[in-house]
Amino acid sequence: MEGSELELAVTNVAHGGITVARHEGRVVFVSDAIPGERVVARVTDAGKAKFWRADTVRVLEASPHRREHIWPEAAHDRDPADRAGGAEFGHIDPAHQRELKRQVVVDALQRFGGVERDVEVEALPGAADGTGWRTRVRLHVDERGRLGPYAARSHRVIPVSSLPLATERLQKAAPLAEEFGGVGHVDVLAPSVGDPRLVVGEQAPSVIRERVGSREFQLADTGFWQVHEHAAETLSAAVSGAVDETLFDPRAANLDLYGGVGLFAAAVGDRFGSTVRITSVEGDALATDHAAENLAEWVGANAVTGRVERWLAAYVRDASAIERARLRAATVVLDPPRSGAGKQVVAALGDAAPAQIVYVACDPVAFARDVALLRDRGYELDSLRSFDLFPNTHHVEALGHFRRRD
Ligand SMILES: C[S@@+](CC[C@H](N)C(=O)[O-])C[C@H]1O[C@@H](n2cnc3c(N)ncnc32)[C@H](O)[C@@H]1O
Repeated sequence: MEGSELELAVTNVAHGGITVARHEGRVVFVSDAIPGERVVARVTDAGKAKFWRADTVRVLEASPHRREHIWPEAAHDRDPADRAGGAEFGHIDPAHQRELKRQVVVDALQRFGGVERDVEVEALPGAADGTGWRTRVRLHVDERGRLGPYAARSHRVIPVSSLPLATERLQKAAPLAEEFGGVGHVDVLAPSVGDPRLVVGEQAPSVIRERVGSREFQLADTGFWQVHEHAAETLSAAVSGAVDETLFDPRAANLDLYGGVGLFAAAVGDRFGSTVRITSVEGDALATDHAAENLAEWVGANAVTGRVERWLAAYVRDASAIERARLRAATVVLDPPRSGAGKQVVAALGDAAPAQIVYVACDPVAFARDVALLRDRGYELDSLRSFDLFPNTHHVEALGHFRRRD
């Protein structure tokens, strides 16, 4: 069947930026379509019994939410193998993108988290068409040295002449017409402080600065930072706003897990003042060094390097009675990578039993699984927000506040 074209009625959206149709009873995951459309799609993977994959090649009945793709180099009039990846919702009007993301979050929470909860996916400041927000882009190098993103679900480099999701400063700095032999990738960065820069291949890290409100953070140009130009300020405000002050104890063993360079520890410190005690735990030692500098003004703040799953289990296991009481009174912020916190970390959190948890999640399914694990360990999801941190892509951020059932 691979390579054959099917006429399909697309019914709904699935996690991962794809839509769902059926062909002779079998589920087909279709890219570049919108629920409600009839499309002709080319089968790319018929190897699995339960579902196939297909790419839209013609739209027979278009959704009223379809618009011209914001990135011509990713549009469905190109051969699927030649479409730039990374803007898989670029053919959908922005309000409807957020509606589809809402459905994905609500559905994941219901199916994997066991909770019925509606949520609004909040837009960030910026252009109405969802372009011009990326402050970081990784471009891969093809066999001729040309730069471009990968095609969707592939490691095939698609040389491009434009990067519409990037900020204007980044677009100007991106050396799309140059050739880069001998390296695998080039990162283009446009930090909020200082000039844009390139990080070529495995180049040694240098220090850059990012401003969030009136605060500046130092970090490595090779390290993690929130990608949308308004993400750091939006999430900082959301995290600090989510903390329930009636449950907050500045002297407790407060934690910022997967803390990066201390963004959320600083947000909590900014809200609750100079006496706040908080520990940022991060796997990348260089990021921890920067976190220690960024958090220097809080005498009770510190930054440690460790894998959260191991560090937290050991911390809880070895805690004295006084430390256990401080953990029980604590507020824990966590912002894990896409795979979520998972069983081990949630088990250690359950043993620590902090008063409240603020969970920042970039994958709704991993988040929903952790919601179920946290519920088993005595935590209820009592508020939920969601943010469109990655317009024109399928990615969506969720932020949940949990309190301990006593
Ligand atoms: C989504 S980022 C969040 C960083 C920070 N909260 C921020 O907003 O800037 C996740 C961070 O977790 C770190 N990380 C990933 N897996 C980890 C693990 N198992 N233990 C500790 N840190 C980890 C990464 O290095 C990265 O800095």
